[in-house]
Amino acid sequence: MQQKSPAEFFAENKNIAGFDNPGKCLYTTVRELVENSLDAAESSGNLPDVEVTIEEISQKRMNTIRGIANLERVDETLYQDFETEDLRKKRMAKEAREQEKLMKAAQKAEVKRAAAASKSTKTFYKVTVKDNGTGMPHKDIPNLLGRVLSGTKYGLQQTRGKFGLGAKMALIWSKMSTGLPIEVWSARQGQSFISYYKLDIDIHKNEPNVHKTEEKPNPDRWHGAELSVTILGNWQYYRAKIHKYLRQIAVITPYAKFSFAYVAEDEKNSIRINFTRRTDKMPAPPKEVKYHPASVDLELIKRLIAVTKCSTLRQFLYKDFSSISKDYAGMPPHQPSRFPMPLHSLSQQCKGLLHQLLHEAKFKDPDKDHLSPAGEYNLRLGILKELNPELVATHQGDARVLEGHAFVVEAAVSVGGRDIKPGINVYRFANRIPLLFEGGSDVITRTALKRINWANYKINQTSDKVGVFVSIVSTKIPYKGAGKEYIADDMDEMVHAVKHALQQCCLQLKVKITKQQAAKEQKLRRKNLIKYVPNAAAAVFKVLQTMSETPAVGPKRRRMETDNDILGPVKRREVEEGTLVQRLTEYVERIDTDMALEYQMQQGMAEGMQQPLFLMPQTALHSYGPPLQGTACTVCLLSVG
Ligand SMILES: Nc1ncnc2c1ncn2[C@@H]1O[C@H](COP(=O)(O)OP(=O)(O)OP(=O)(O)O)[C@@H](O)[C@H]1O
Repeated sequence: MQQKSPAEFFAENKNIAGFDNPGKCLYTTVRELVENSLDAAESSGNLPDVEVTIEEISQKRMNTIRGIANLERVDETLYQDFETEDLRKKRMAKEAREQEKLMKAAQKAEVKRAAAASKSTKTFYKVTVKDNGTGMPHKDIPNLLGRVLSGTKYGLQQTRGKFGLGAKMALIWSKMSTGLPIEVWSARQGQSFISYYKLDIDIHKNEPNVHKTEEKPNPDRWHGAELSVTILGNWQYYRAKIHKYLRQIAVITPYAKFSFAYVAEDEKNSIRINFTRRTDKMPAPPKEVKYHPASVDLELIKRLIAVTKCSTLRQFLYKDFSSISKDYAGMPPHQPSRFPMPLHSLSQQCKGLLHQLLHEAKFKDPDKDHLSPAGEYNLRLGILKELNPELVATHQGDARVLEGHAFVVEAAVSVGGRDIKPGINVYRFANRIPLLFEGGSDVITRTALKRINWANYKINQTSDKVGVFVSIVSTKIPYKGAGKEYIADDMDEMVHAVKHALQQCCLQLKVKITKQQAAKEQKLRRKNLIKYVPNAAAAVFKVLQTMSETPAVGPKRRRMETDNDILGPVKRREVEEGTLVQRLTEYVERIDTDMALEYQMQQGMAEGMQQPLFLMPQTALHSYGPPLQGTACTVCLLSVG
């Protein structure tokens, strides 16, 4: 018989945690470290300030770092990347043929060439993420970062991290691909020193292996953490994903500041991007809660009974669970004699019965006060900041419950904007983490593409640039897999919540789009009318002129001359063709202004129409005139009585 440690299991099945191939490993490492930084900063109430650096390290430099001699190849044919003269010629010819195509898709071509180049030489990356969060206690650092399935986020609380795995997976991958240890600098708030650790993980024993530790001076009282790990990666293939991830995390956390730097060996390939902070308004932090009866399984009940300080079943039920009142906890279930005192002497059968009862009895739903959604304000701000759309609508749904865990769905739908393709563009977030993979199986994507009839809301799902943003927060996100990549589409409650939130956004948009279309049509009508004014004026004037020059015959014509009195001025040349053009234009514009005003009034006075209006006289003495003139109205203060 053999036994495996958790570290060994995850090292062998690293794809479970999102570490599929070198490129994805680079992406997931950045993601795990950034999410730890955000959790740490938010939990201490600091507006997050996160610096991400990816430094490219060539195979040659890596060999020097690892102290491996850079060997000269004596026989090239023994190497995988060896190319015979024939093969080289064929490749060159093919590349020439593709050159034209490549020119068109410049970016793709660069990726292809770079990928081809990187086939022969591996590229390594030093990923460093620094934050201004809580830091970690000096003595806990080895266990937190060097022991798989250890962490501080196992409680029942909404956090980005959950499994106690992410940072360790980065360390396992660095151990597997480069053999280099992780370096950590960390300081708690007010700590006089900075903890420094260089450590790796003993995969077989699932234990930290500390190479070096030090307490360095901290004169500036810096607090936070900086983690640096060197891994094999593939920037060319995954740079777009990393950029997309950072952009989306900036959307959902507009109160955070992200600085990103890619330091290439060749300086001209280096990149620096800053995602600035747009608001100081951080959502209230999530709170830890007690278990809801519907969320516990038999094993959890046994564990809770083993650690509870309560001595009776009644106390245990109302103190250690949410949604069970003192009175309710005292109600006799089936036969009270089956639940003897004290609590710790409950038999296995009684525990089984208790489990059954907790799932069968009616309890009120958990509330949502402990959750921390991004908030419609932050969501809207993030979208405006990153996409600058023409229209955006947001909605936050009521709390719903899934297997005893409350969850809240927030959604936003935008139309138009920069850097967004025509069609439905789905942006998914879970506990404020962007989800970029497995979109096809995800509840959000499937709902947006299959369950919303966009045409009902005057949105064209193929030609309009539609942004669909859905953010789900919960104490337990039903991810599929430890890689936290998607939420399955098989839970009705979740499907309904997502659909409802999107529909609410669409309804808001429909009103805006209808008004926008009406305004557009009106503008077009005015344009057309103005276009025909000269011709119409010329034609009418010609008729009037002819009429004015011929003698008045018949009662109708005589009435015209007396009632309208138009032919006289035409005859006396007081009214010319130009006069008609001017009057007709004025008329079209006046009608247009009247309609525009009506439109603005319906819109609730758009910004351009607003004028400050003071109803308090500015002096101590009341004065009642002159009237205040606005574009849309005149206000006059009157003395009454
Ligand atoms: N930047 C940081 N600042 C403070 N503490 C940190 C930081 N990074 C990691 N930690 C601590 O290390 C623990 C382990 O982190 P790790 O990424 O392995 O797992 P996790 O974040 O708890 O869960 P998950 O695997 O779901 O991401 C965290 O629970 C946290 O306590």
